[in-house]
Amino acid sequence: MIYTVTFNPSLDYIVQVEAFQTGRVNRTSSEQLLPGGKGINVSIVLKNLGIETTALGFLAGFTGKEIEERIREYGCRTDFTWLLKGHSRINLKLKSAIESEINGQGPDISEEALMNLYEKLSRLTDEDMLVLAGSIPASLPSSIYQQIMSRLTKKNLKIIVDASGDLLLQVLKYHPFLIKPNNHELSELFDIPLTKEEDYIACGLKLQEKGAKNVLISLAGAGAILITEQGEVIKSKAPKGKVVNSVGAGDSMVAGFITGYLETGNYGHALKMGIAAGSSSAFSSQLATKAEVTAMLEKMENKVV
Ligand SMILES: Nc1ncnc2c1ncn2[C@@H]1O[C@H](COP(=O)(O)OP(=O)(O)O)[C@@H](O)[C@H]1O
Ligand SMILES: O=P(O)(O)OC[C@H]1O[C@](O)(COP(=O)(O)O)[C@@H](O)[C@@H]1O
Repeated sequence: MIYTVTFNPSLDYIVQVEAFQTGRVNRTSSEQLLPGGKGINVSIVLKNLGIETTALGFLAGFTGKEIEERIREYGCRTDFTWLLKGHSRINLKLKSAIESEINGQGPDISEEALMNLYEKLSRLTDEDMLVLAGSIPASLPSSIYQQIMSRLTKKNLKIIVDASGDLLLQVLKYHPFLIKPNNHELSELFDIPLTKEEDYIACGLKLQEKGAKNVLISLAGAGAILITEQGEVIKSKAPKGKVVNSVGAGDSMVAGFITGYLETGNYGHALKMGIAAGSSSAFSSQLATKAEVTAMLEKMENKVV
């Protein structure tokens, strides 16, 4: 079974404003409310691609209820820990000439709730896969993913971490199976502006030296670079298309990569599936469906994109 953990789920409120102006009353031309948070998106896309997961993490309040109901509508299994205070966040995604996001901090997670998650994770076995994805509420230390991984070191399960900053750096010594920084996160990690392919690869290799097995660097419309545990560097361009909503493209890429890897064990195929799922989500108002990913993969293989 694949387990995803989302410490900070959200309701994503995605609004389109034709010509957004700061300091003015702006009106939307469309609005959408979707369940969000990185692990949750990974669970939804995996379900769309035919793979069962259990979504773990923390939910609170009326927004938490709405998030869980909406995830279940996708057919995903959930086993969230409920917080007694506060409410899950609402993240604002503003689409105008450019896309801007305002992501909330999220509710406080009590010690008791954390223990409840640890207890669920202690039941994982070597055959399971764990996805730790997204930010954590401000009240928790950035060592939290590291703490989870240190508790699981004796087990041989594959762990995927999609996080930024210290949260990511601290887990590397526990040898995550896959990390997926995007180009901006990579620049932030090394505190230098990165623009060239060779610089991305050099930084990816440094993360691998620190312990990550596979490093997948996503470059939005420019595709992605995978550095495999065998030291192979595989690049893939992204297909061209009209971006409708790129929120969740990275999470879709992680889900596509897992699917491709589980299907064949081949990293080249996993990367292609990751790109196909990421780009399908970017070109659609919803997260990628199986039909969209299959069609995208076919186009990529026939080089018609
Ligand atoms: N503008 C785009 N055009 C085509 N594909 C895209 C675009 N934006 C994202 N994608 C696809 O989604 C993947 C992940 O996107 P990216 O924006 O890098 O991740 P994140 O959402 O984590 O920042 C890319 O590698 C690509 O396959
Ligand atoms: O936990 P964070 O880093 O605040 O990110 C949460 C946001 O990221 C998303 O999971 C989308 O992530 P990606 O665009 O990176 O795939 C949204 O659904 C959510 O609002």
